[in-house]
Amino acid sequence: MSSTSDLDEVIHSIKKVEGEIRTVEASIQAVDAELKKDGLREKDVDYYREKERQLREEKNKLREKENKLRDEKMALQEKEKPTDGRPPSSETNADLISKLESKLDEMLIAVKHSDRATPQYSPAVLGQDEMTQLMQFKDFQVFEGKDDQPSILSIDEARALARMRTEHQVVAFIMPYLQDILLEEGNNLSVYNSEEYKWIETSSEPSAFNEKPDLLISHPAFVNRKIPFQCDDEHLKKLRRLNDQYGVLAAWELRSFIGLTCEAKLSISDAAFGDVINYGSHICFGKHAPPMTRLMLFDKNEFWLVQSVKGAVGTVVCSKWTHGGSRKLLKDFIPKHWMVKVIHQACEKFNLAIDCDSFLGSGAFGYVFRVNRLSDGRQLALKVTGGKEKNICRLEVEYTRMMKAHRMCPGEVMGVEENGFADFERGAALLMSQVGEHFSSLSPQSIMDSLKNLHQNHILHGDIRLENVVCVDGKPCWIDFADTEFDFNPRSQAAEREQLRGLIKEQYEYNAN
Ligand SMILES: Nc1ncnc2c1ncn2[C@@H]1O[C@H](COP(=O)(O)OP(=O)(O)OP(=O)(O)O)[C@@H](O)[C@H]1O
Repeated sequence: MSSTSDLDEVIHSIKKVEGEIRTVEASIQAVDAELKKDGLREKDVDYYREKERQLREEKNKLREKENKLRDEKMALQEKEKPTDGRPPSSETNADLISKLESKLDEMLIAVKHSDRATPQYSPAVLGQDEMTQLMQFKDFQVFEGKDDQPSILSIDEARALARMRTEHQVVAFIMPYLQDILLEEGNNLSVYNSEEYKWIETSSEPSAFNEKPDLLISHPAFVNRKIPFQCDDEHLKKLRRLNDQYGVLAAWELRSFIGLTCEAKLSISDAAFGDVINYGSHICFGKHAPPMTRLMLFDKNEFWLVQSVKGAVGTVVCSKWTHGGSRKLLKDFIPKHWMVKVIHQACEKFNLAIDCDSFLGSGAFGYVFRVNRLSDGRQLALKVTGGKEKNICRLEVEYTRMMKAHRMCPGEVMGVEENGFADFERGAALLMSQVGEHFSSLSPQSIMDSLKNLHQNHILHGDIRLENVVCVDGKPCWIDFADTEFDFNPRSQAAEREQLRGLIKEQYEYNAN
């Protein structure tokens, strides 16, 4: 390929990006116009604001991409000039183009995953800087120990830990002690080994940053199970127990409910601290991010309890494994999320069991899990909400509307179990009768026909999105009835059908009738 055609390519890419920027600008204007309309519901205002924020973020990313392309264009134009006797650059045009393409790919991924953080510095620099700050502001606390209280490890156990030769061995050694503390706490959390599995999401792929925390402490509902990774180390094989669990966070949107994210080292270093800081800043970044998360860094001698607030380190408390009171110190540090409590109470109330690999999906206010009813062994879907009073009220409204809609049109509407709603101190739960599969298993026309059936039965769904249809026994079944109406203007149905037609066209490139 000649460098002129390389230049043409770059110019073409610039034009394409300019077009994309114009499209995003038009979308921003459209969202602004929606926001100015009267009578918007609070939910709609929140939705449009978030949409506008995302679009502006996307526009900034595209501008960056445009600037990079312009730099490339200048570089190519420079190359075309006579070399006045100097040797030409050793980079071929193909090299340049492939570099450019991979840069573009990276940027596109960054745009697509704009709710992921990209760390700016190497973990060692980050760790060292943060440590200086912590020392200056006295936010690094050394736990003195309380002789009359239990420690995590006895002196003999600590000696055994000191004999570990690899990080894998340190992790395997410490797992049962942590699990024991969690059992004592009785909050259904477990410890999962995630040493060999990536679950921290970053903005660049592949990332130069550690994305595999060694341990995840979590409720099983938020975890997808993994099989134990292969190992040739005979000592490690002996340290492993049959009931050790391996797993990763089931979905990035569940990161608000992580118990602890843990990193193990043979000996704690600046770089190790930097890794932990990076985990915290990723977890606390973007949409669905919690403002705060808790992490643990440990080695053969001690453990650090790190509180990360909005991605920056708040405080660090450091303790020896053998210090009296270390057990309580760690136990008290594990957060008590409303979601864990509500799932636990819902399972007790409805006689349910919930294990790993059960997360089905989430929306603006609910999280849905596959559960097993112990009395009859049936699989059901449990939707859980909480945090705010208005979420609890919304779920109760959904329960009554879903029941009514199901009575009117059982073939198209997800069923709800009798007395299948319960509210608790910090949240509420709704028990649905079936677990559906993703809508992609359905034919697009069947989804359209199913909406028409709802309409013929005098139901206006109120939130038409493909994510609100699941596949049950090969047929469409609608969920999420919080905005459903039974008394409405007939034109609203036509509008819903039109909306669904548009979504089907976008998703399947199919004209539904
Ligand atoms: N019975 C079910 N079977 C299988 N998956 C389900 C079921 N109910 C819900 N889901 C999954 O959970 C996701 C969230 O559920 P739902 O739409 O009810 O939540 P929401 O918070 O009300 O969403 P919205 O943002 O529309 O208000 C769905 O998109 C779907 O993937």
